[in-house]
Amino acid sequence: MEGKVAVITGAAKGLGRAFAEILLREGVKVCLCDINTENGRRTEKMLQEKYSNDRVFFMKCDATVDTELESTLNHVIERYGGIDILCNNAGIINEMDWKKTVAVNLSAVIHGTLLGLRYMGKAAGRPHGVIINIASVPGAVPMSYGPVYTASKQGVVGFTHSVGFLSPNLNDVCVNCLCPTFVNADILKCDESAPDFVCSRDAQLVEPSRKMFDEVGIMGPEEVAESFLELVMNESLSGAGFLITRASKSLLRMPLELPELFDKYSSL
Ligand SMILES: NC(=O)C1=CN([C@@H]2O[C@H](COP(=O)(O)OP(=O)(O)OC[C@H]3O[C@@H](n4cnc5c(N)ncnc54)[C@H](O)[C@@H]3O)[C@@H](O)[C@H]2O)C=CC1
Ligand SMILES: CCCCC/C=C\C=C\C(=O)C/C=C\C/C=C\CCCC(=O)O
Repeated sequence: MEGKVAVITGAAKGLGRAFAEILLREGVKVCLCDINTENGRRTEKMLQEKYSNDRVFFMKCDATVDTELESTLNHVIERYGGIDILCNNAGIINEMDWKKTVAVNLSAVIHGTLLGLRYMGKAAGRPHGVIINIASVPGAVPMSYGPVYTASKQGVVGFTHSVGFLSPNLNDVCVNCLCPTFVNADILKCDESAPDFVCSRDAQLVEPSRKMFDEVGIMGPEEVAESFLELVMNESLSGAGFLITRASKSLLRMPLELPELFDKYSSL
């Protein structure tokens, strides 16, 4: 991993910051992208003090703005010579502004992946590349208090499974996704005063789910980061999704209800 270059969207805090930190620990150079400059600069300072100024930097980037994402990747290539790891992590839960939720959680992930396939691996004259898209458990099961969030994450899982089948042969880039259960991050607050963290306000739907926190448990971002690192280092898997719970990590096969069909056609 020493000397590799990574770009992580939504890296100013939460899971994205934990992914950045574990890669830095392994000797990777990291570009932290986020829409939030204040948090981004704070995280940049903290990580530069720990790992050195030239191995990590922040770039303000709204992942939903096509030109910003593309110019960010170009900037990283100019600065570090290429990109080896791309994590499309930025995500929100906002059931009211559903178009924004789809834009951040799904469209930006699709665009990021397509750019990654162009700027990484064979297409860019680079060695093997890795793209990790961050989905969630609702990528595989319905989440009643967040139908739009669920749709966006199922889109990420379906897109990743599809694009990841061919990408290793075509581009020498593996594309996989992670589906963690609850992680201790601001997104869980569902705080009405923070417009981007709004889930369904229907108490009948939300309250039972709060009880689920106790049953399912809430992981620390650094626990998920360990699984993230494993997947980054795995050069044989592509088009896969990993379900990550506190107790275990398992491969998520799609389409869930048609495993035989999946086996028959997955090599096409
Ligand atoms: N926290 C949880 O329980 C779980 C979170 N996830 C997913 O993990 C990913 C990271 O979320 P968390 O760290 O939990 O949330 P978080 O709210 O702590 O961090 C999300 C980051 O994304 C940034 N962001 C939002 N919109 C952006 C945009 N348009 N462009 C660039 N950056 C943007 C925010 O400024 C923030 O820094 C999301 O995709 C989320 O859906 C998945 C499973 C569970
Ligand atoms: C009660 C308020 C919940 C707020 C949740 C906010 C964000 C959640 C983000 C996630 O990505 C959720 C991650 C895992 C969900 C785990 C299980 C879902 C089961 C669906 C259900 O029965 O509701």
